[in-house]
Amino acid sequence: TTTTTTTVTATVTGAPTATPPPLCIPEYDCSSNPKKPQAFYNSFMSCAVNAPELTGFFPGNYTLNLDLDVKNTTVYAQLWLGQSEQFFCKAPACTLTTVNDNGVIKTKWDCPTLTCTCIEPTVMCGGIPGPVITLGATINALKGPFSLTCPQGSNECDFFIGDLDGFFPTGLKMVDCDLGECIFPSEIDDSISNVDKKALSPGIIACLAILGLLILALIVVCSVAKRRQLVLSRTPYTLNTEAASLEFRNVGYTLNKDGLEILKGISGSAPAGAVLAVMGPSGAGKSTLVDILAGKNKGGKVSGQILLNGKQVHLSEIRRAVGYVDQEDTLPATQTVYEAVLFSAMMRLPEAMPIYRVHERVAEVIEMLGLTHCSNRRIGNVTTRGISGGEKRRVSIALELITRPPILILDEPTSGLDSHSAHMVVEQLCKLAQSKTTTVILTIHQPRSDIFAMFDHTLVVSKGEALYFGATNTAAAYFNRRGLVCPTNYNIADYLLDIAMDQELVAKAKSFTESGDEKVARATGAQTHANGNALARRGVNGVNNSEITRTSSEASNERAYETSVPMEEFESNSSTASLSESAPPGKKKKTIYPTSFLTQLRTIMKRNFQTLIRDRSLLVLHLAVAIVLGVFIGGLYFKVGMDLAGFQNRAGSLFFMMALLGFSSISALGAFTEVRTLYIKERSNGYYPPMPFVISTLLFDLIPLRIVPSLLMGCISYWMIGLNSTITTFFKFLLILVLFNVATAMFCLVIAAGVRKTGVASLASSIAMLFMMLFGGFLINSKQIPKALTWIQYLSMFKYGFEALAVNEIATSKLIDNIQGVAFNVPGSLILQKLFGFDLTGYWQSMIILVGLNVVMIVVFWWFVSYRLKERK
Ligand SMILES: Nc1ncnc2c1ncn2[C@@H]1O[C@H](COP(=O)(O)OP(=O)(O)OP(=O)(O)O)[C@@H](O)[C@H]1O
Repeated sequence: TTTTTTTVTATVTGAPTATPPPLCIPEYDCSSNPKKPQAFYNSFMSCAVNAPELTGFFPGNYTLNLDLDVKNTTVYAQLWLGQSEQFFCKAPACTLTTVNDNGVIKTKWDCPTLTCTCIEPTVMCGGIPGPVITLGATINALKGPFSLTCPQGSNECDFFIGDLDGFFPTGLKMVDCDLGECIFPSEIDDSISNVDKKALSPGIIACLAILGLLILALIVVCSVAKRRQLVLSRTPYTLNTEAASLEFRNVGYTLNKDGLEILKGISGSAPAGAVLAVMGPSGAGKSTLVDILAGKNKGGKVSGQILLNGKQVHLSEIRRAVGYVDQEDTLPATQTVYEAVLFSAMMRLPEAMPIYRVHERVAEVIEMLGLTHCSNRRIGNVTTRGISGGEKRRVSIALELITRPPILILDEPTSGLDSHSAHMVVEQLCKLAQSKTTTVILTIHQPRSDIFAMFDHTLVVSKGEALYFGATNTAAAYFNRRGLVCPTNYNIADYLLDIAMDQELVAKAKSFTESGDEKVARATGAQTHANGNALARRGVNGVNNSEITRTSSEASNERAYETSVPMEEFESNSSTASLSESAPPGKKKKTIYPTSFLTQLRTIMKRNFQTLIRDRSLLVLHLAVAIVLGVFIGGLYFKVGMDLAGFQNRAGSLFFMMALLGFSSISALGAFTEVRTLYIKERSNGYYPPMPFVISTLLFDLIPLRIVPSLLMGCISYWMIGLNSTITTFFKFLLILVLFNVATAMFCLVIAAGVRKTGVASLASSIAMLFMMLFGGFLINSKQIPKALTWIQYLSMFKYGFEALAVNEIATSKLIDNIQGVAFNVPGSLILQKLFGFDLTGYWQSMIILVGLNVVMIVVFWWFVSYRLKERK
């Protein structure tokens, strides 16, 4: 603006107050900024005129007063001789320039025209006392041009009138100039803020550039993802048709914290297409063993070897080959059984599989596990009753069965099931194994004898040690030989458990030395038993022996089975290879997901949307609270004025809105904690990587629960309170409200992802929120905070939110009040600076910081979800 170019050169000492008469009205403050003399609106100048040509004719002291009107680019002048004004002039349409005259910077006013009026009767205009000459006609006839040149750093200027160049060829010298401008301090602030508002600072330009780059990156990522989806959807696929064998040698597990040995060198194997049951009393170490076999992350020290199809491979390969059903059911409460299984299918079946085939497979698995009757029922949880515990167990199995993994490991698949359902589930698992597509390893507590008879192999674990590993049908004979005879009509499975629980019997069994013939008998018995079981199962299925086609892989699996070594030999074959992730055998395989990123994102978003709609309490509460409180705040602060109380209410209403939104963000903690366990389980089972989960979680938390409610509250209360009615101010207000609410929600999400304990997380976020509020600029003046604590305010999202809202609302308004006869006319900008300690440029600065904080917190949230939220058993 023109104001910046009016840097004048004279020392700023305020407007003249002696002769000639003062130009300042006393209650006005005069601008005096010696560092940067600047005319804002009207600058007044008073100089002595050094013109010997004039004093020769009209002796006396000349004073030239100039009014430099920056806004209208007009110069007004008065020439005084002693105490008497001689004439006055007006020079409109001037141009203001700064010139460099041999290194001296000069401010120059050039005015093309000039009109002057001589005041009669005066000395110069033919008045008293009788002059030698009169200049009245000449002065009245002046046309211009007119120019005024003031070098910087000097209190002298040159004054030149075109028509008088005959009289004063070098112009008139103005000396001892005083310069000042009489304005309200508020006008200075407004003027400054106007200048800053219009300028696009480098910071803003950089942010806009970053935003542009982000959008560009997003477009690139989306198109790459779309391409990948297309490629995957056209890739020919085959579902697994071959079971894999799993052999484990000397598996040990020791807790880190107290060195407790949970597993003591357990060995065994599950040949391809066989069913291995791990049995033992509670606390024997069954779950620990199957966790290790499934390649799960364990907190303690794992030792031993696992061979997949006879080969030592990296744990990541084992994880890929294994489908794992945990002991605890972690299921999406709001989904129906069908939807939950479909979710697993959509995530884990090949992208290229036609959707109708996916649905067929889902229906097939649901039927296989006897879930058809409840397939459209919601799963539920402790607060909302859904399907029964047994049904949940079967849904958990269905989620893994859907992919037909080469190896299926199940931890207590029959717990919570009645004997009929348990029989049915085990029978289905045996059928699966028999079809040679899946090897089944399961832990089981106390199977019924008919269920026990269906297992090919049994591993009995007692206090972390293998008591028996071999064919199921030779178990009774094995213990018979050790003098542990199963009573007649007694369930052998129960008897095995009785032995495993009684340490005397365990010692007795261990003291017996097995002969070489017996070892072979146990191994070969295992083979015949396997065949026998298969036959029994075929009888169940009604499938003819001849119908089973033996593939070459099956034959080789069987060979592997024949050469499987008995327990003692396994133990002597001890290996030093560690099963820990730090020194894994084989090469780590990158996790390859069968579906593309876009399909994963779409599937998770669909489930999140259904959850949001079905479990509406949180959504409804947020929206209702936003509307009700919006009306409440609007009513409480209805139509605030511009007086002192009005200003207090303005600031108060803004801060209260922020406090409400900030504290309502704590709900993000609970909401995320609920989905966290499900995410950890699904990620561990290879459903999807962290990124689609992060995106979907953020979208479904931030948009409906943070952005929409803050917009609602803002729209309602803004107009009711009667805040600044310009439309840009309103949208800027909404923008900050949304950014602030997103930032506080992100803060809570980061805490929820980083702190595992819900109690600690909610305490930490509440206290942090309170502190951020305290340092938000409303409860304590930011310039008055003790020095040692000033840094805290920069961590406060409340500070940035409130500063931006306050600057947006108050900077351009004026406090007008009258207290006991004392008139107040204080600009908002001054209140912001003095009352809150805020910068006038605070809006964009705070907005950019809020955007930056949000970006940082999103990255931290993603990092926590990717690297901290991992299954650790
Ligand atoms: N991280 C751990 N911290 C403390 N103890 C542990 C840990 N992991 C396993 N244990 C202990 O190891 C033993 C074996 O646990 P595990 O869960 O494997 O038993 P289990 O045979 O599966 O029992 P159940 O049939 O009751 O599930 C238990 O005594 C258990 O308390």
